[in-house]
Amino acid sequence: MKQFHNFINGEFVATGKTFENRAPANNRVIGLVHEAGQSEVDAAVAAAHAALKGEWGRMSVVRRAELLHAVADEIHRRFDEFLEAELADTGKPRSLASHIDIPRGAANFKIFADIVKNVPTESFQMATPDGGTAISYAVRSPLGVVGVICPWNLPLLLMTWKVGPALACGNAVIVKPSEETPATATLLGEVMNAVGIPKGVYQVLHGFGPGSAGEFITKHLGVNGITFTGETRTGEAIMAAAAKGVRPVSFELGGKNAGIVFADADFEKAVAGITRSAFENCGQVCLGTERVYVQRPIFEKFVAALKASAEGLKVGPSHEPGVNLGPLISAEHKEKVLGYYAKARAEGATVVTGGGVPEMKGEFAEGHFVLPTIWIGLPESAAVIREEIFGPCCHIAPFDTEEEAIALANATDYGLATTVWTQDLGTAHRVAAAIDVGLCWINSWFLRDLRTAFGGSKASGIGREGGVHSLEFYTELRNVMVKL
Ligand SMILES: NC(=O)c1ccc[n+]([C@@H]2O[C@H](COP(=O)([O-])OP(=O)(O)OC[C@H]3O[C@@H](n4cnc5c(N)ncnc54)[C@H](O)[C@@H]3O)[C@@H](O)[C@H]2O)c1
Ligand SMILES: N/C(=C\C=C\C=O)C(=O)O
Repeated sequence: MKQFHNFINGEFVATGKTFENRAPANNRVIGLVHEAGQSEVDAAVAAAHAALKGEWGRMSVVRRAELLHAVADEIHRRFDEFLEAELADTGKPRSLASHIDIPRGAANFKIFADIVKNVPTESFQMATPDGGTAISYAVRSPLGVVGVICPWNLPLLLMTWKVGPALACGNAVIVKPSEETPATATLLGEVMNAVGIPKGVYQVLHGFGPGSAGEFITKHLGVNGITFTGETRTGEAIMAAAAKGVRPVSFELGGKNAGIVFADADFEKAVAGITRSAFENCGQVCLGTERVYVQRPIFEKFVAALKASAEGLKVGPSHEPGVNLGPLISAEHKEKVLGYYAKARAEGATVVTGGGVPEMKGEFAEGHFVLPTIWIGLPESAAVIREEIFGPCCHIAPFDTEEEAIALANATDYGLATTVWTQDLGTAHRVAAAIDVGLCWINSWFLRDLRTAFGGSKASGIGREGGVHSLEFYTELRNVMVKL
């Protein structure tokens, strides 16, 4: 049975208090995870501060960048190990993990190693009241010890999306992976040792949220800032914890994202794009589309086309060739998603396709597979239109005017992402300007330039990470003024 240990001060640490790691495709126990308690958190925080006072704190930005490039190269050298670890934890299609999760898991180190070396800080010259001159210059210094609390949907990608810039800026990080997906964060500890990242700079503590490692990290006053990706309500709890000591937070939270398809859209591309945004990663992408609004002249045609596209997805375990819809992460999440499938029926939805579970054979009958599902006919007040489901499902409703589409898309507490399909430049830019989200894709979805700002507004998050925006969170900026 594989054991997932904590990674503290360069050592793998067992605690003896373990919890099960199960494979989503067949619900079988595939590992035991060692839960970190308060003493492990205290040890990790002390080791992190020691690292900041030691070699890591004295290291030049150029040398730090070299080491982060080496981390990325070592992930690529051990690509298959990271791939198999991620597939075991998540059950996602092999094609998805090999093209998105692992490559982005490595790229997140390279992009910030390069940004931190090349982005200048500001300087100003001013005339002083006595007729002289003064010059100001800004200096960035690390925030310190950063708590990185991670979700289970894109485990390596979303963890290194935070760890990359944090380390590039000279911080030390304490990572708390999701209890569902311990593997790649643990494996990265081996990479850090192999590359020569000083001990205490990158540490991993396993466990849960309340009453476990997650809470202990966020409440520890030796943690100088917290970056979190997860549910909005968890963000509320972490924000309350961070209030003590007035520690900064960076939040990437939930979403209830709209897809808007205008009658003049490239029809085939829009169908393919919404198929991806609704069903990729079994709908377990925060940027995914669970509300689709289609201009009335093409509504019927679009519903039929998306139905055919959804029914063309191959449901199955990672290793099966051609699979593009894996299982949900856990039995608990499967129950949540099927609960929404039932709610939609109860609220009078027309089930265009799906609405239940596929017939799986052998061991996979115990897996957390559900059918890709499309509804129409519900009022905007319906639960499946208001609440984040985080599964392979969406509701499609017609609209007539651009103003109506914008109003429908904005009528949510969330503000993360929108995907808009139109061939009219004016429509595209007007809608993008009017949508209250952090991320608006036009004729595309989940297309990522890592130099751009990433994050959500309203209940979808606090702050932006990506490019220079990450430096704003992971450093303290000091202004020095010199009287000449
Ligand atoms: N905005 C984004 O970029 C983004 C990306 C991925 C996922 N998400 C969101 O994440 C959610 C799915 O992920 P999830 O189920 O892992 O989220 P979650 O909030 O249940 O858990 C996320 C992490 O927080 C930890 N945690 C839970 N309670 C805590 C507490 N009180 N204190 C400290 N840590 C705590 C968990 O152990 C886990 O590691 C969805 O809502 C999705 O929208 C958002
Ligand atoms: N943060 C990112 C993706 C988030 C995906 C949410 O499930 C990224 O691409 O950097």
